[in-house]
Amino acid sequence: MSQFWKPGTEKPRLLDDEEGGVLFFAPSFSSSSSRFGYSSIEKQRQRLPVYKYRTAILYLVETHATTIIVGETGSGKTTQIPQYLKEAGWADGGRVIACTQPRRLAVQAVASRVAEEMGVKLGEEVGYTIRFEDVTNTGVTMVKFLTDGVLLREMMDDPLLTKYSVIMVDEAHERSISTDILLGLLKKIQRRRPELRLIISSATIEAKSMSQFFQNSKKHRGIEGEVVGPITEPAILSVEGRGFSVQIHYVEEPVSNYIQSAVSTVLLIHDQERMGDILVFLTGQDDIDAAVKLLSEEVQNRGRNSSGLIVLPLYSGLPRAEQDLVFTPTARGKRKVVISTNIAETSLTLEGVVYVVDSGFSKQRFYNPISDIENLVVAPISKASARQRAGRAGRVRPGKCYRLYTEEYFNNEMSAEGIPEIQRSNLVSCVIQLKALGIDNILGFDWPASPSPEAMVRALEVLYSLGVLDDDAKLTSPTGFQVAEIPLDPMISKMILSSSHLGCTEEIITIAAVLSIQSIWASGWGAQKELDEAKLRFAAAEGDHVTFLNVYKGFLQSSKLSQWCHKNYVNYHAMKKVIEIREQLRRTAQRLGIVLKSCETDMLVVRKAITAGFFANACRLEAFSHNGKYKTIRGSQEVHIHPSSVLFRVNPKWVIYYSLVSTDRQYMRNVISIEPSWLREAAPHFYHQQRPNPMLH
Ligand SMILES: Nc1ncnc2c1ncn2[C@@H]1O[C@H](COP(=O)(O)OP(=O)(O)OP(=O)(O)O)[C@@H](O)[C@H]1O
Repeated sequence: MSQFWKPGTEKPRLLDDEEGGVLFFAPSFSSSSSRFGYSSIEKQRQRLPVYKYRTAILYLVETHATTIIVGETGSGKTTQIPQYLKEAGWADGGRVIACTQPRRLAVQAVASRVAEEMGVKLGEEVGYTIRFEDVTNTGVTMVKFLTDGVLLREMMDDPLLTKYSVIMVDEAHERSISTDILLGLLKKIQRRRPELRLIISSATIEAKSMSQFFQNSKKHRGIEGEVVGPITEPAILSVEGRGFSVQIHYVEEPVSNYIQSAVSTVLLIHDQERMGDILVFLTGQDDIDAAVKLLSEEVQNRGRNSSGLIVLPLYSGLPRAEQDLVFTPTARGKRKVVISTNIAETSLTLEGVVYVVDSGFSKQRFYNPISDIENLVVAPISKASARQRAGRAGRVRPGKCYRLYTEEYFNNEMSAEGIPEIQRSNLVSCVIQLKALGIDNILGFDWPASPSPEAMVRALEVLYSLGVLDDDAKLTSPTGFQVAEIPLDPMISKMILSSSHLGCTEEIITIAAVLSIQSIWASGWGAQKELDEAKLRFAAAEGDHVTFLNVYKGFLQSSKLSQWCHKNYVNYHAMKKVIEIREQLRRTAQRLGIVLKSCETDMLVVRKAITAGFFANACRLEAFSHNGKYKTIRGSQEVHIHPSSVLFRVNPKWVIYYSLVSTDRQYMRNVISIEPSWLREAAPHFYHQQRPNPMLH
């Protein structure tokens, strides 16, 4: 049984819970840790479902090399298990307990929570490391939270991860590329380090297949061939119970516009439900900016009635300070509405959240190794994701989740789990990482889910052409090692390295920072004409990358004012993030000994540096094409310049794009014009020697 409502029309009728009845677990506390002292936190900890399993968990970890723990969202896996391990002595003698997360935001939030629960300063006994940020203290930190990507990077210096006694791979159901590589490597490390313990945890993981993956681990033998060390067969533990009930509501009819429906649902909740914050899941920056604007307008139109709403966006392209706002306690009489991408989907506890609105979509990467094209597309989420999203409510009090899809759709059409990222991505970054870790036989690597051999071969080809791999498919020196050292997409890393030779590093790191966020334009404001006019003020004939440099210059000249951004339809938050990322890239470049130089106004070298990294994305305008039809040089795929590009309708003959989006057509986003001769200069193997490309002549 379930609950139905039509967004924007009537009050949701309460029926029953989606997953077999309304679920309750000792819901007698709702105190906030910030308002109560240490003993209160201790009591909260003991009320979590996982507490009853403390002894069992410690026993299984002691006796088994791998323990798989499945437990409802909010049952206490992430915050409690590392503490139990520490209390049991797993961090004694200078050893460290690691807990990985797929997302940076979760790493920071969970580490601060655990530090608070343990009554210690963050960065001392409890710390965290994410890309570009290390808040740990060597020799002092006992419990460390980190992204799985960072743990992989640590393996470059310490291949057996010797300082860790236990590694907990949390939210393993997400199956990001880094998680999959990590699982494969940890399985290898286990054979060399019988004393290492692994915990694989999630609310929605398929425990049996994960167990099968770790089953193959060889038994450890003593000198006389006797079996020694822990049991190599993985243990599976199911933690029963959850924090508080979460009532699930479905729409009666499929919705046609999920942004509009999400906004109506928020207003409906605000009008009809008791106080409590709302967390809305949409897909990306554009959607979120549009929803924030729509909601703010509705609030204004309604006058006093909705004046208690505080609307906050949440996505990775927001600066840190803005992201942190979602964690601040909501003032009395106010209601916070956080509109987020799936960065808030796992591990996070936003204390005030009582209501979740789930659009049923997220942005996902899809790669076709035959055409060599990777798209970021808005696609339906899986049941596992839907459960994680619902699980952001019901953490400190009962909650409700409003799904903007029908129950029938959830039951019969939604896939149980998503496709692992490794099977739907371009593998260039993955291959270089494995190479840097000394894994030469990549095709023979023990993957939890095998990537396609075509995608592997494509990635090897690109890396070879980037000059990162040599004829024996080993990392070249110094280029290959330097590219592997920079924690970015290898194409961006190569662009930065080339800019050093071309004398335009300052400009290229600005471009790299802008490319790493979704958009610097205020495109969600619904004022397309004004935005287009504003763009013209910065537009460079060379293309979007040079236009970004003009915007960045303008922002600096305005003394980084938000009013300037507003006037010019530039997203102020995004620009602050660009400054943040740029600073990180500067530090990385300096660490690698790259001289930071500016080419001032010489944009030719800037375009050449971009070509050196992104030559694989070159396209040529079809002869006599009146509708701007391009063909990719590699796969002869038909593509068009995206209307958001300053080169839309300009249609230079030769271009390079940064990414593709697929709607009614394949659109190139962030495009720069180039000369074809630069392609042969930058990548002779790719375009010339290996297979002469008639399109280049
Ligand atoms: N910042 C916080 N403020 C208040 N309570 C918190 C906070 N973080 C965690 N909690 C409490 O601890 C509980 C357990 O959180 P934890 O993240 O350990 O659960 P989990 O089982 O790992 O959940 P998930 O699978 O969703 O990550 C939450 O349900 C909540 O009651």
